[in-house]
Amino acid sequence: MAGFAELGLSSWLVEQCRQMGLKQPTMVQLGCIPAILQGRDCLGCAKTGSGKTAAFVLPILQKLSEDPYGIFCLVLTPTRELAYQIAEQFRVLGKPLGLKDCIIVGGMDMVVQALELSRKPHVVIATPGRLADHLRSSNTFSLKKIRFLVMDEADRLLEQGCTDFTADLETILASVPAQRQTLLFSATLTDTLKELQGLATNQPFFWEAQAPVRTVEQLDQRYLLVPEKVKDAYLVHLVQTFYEQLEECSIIIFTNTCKTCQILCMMLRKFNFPTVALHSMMKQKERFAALAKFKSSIYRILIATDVASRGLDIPTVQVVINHNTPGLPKIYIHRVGRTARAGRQGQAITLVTQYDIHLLHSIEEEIKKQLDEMKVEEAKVLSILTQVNVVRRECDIKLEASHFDEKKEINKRKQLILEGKDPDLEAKRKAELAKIKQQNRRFKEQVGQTLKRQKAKSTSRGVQPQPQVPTLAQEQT
Ligand SMILES: Nc1ncnc2c1ncn2[C@@H]1O[C@H](COP(=O)(O)OP(=O)(O)OP(=O)(O)O)[C@@H](O)[C@H]1O
Repeated sequence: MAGFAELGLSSWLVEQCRQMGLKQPTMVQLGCIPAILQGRDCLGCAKTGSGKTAAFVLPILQKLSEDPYGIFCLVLTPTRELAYQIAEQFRVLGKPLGLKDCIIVGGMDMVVQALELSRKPHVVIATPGRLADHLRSSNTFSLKKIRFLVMDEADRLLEQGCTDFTADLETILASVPAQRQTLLFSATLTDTLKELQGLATNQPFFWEAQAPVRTVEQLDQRYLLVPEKVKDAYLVHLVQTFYEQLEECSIIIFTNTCKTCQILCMMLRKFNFPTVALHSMMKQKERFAALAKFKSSIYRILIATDVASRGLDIPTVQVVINHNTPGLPKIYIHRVGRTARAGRQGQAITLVTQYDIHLLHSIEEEIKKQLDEMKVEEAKVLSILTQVNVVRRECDIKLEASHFDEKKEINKRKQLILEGKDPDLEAKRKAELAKIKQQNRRFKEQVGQTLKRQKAKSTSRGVQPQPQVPTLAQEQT
């Protein structure tokens, strides 16, 4: 198998890889580095933990060393923590170059960031919202000469999830030159491939790992059927079991809302598990502090929302527990990908209630693998059930008393005002958008049902179906 030198990387970079413990290139690095060095755009789709970051950092550093200037490269990524992680890889691998990088993320001082940007760093690593704010409000820096635009977790940047980056991306794309190399990476690129192809037009090179299953082989994936009402007792039981069994290991628990995340963190602490929370309602400093404590294994349990589901690379994580079954298979893929990284072993357990069976099926269909059922000793769960319920109720009351929900609203309004937006107008706009989305959803459902009915009719008559699709105009009237 080719080594890093055979991929066309300079000897100083090969040495950097060696010092970092990267002995052989991974498949995605083998596939993408030569094409990027040739000057081509690249769309790289490979499993979680397969080394996609170094697949773009290494060739960019090589090109930067040949023609060093600032700002040479812009990396966009959906979360703040991920921006710091990517910057770290640039820093370590680019040390001999005296690389200057700059991290532009929300929740940090804008003036300090503006100053750093004006000093022309070689690489800017940013979340779209804050970078777009800088572009709109300041003329002390320019992205007009960048050679590389990287979008890490590119599908997340383009999809319209709870954080919609569309407007910010428009601002950013209008500020970068058309003549550039565009590199797009994710473990789940294919969902937004069409949109992505519109961004990468310079002899684009699409590299996808060929594998029958979309999650990594070393990952032991199970589901645990639990009645909704006693879910928390099962969670405490699982944490207890893993915490005792695996002395050196860390556990990430994913939940669906900031509030549940906060409550479960309080609850696990009451049971004396060293737990930290990570969600978007925490102040940025608290978020960094929580992650630092978890990374250094001071706290071995992290309970997080999907703000931590993508990209985070923490080698000690051996277990991922999904407290809720993810509504989208790709969220599942990223969540469970926080363990079993870089060839290591890992376990993922998803709690599935009576209401989530269909979600489990769509996950299995998407990853092309059936999850094994996990069995636990029911008697042990029963023995802690009352205690868990009492503690949970206490935590609910405590959080209610701290006005958590109101704080959420106030924070949202503050953030919008800081962004120069009118919170009331924004609320109106959101409501209209939700209405349109709902109409579109209903329309799609109608189409699906019509097609199904026609298919059923025609198969019973033995003829080909002729789709009669209702028009959008019909639906909207
Ligand atoms: N060639 C290599 N040999 C050994 N380890 C490597 C190699 N390349 C990268 N790694 C390590 O593998 C781990 C995962 O890499 P990385 O974070 O880039 O994964 P990823 O593919 O971006 O995952 P995700 O989709 O979850 O973001 C890191 O700790 C990294 O240092």
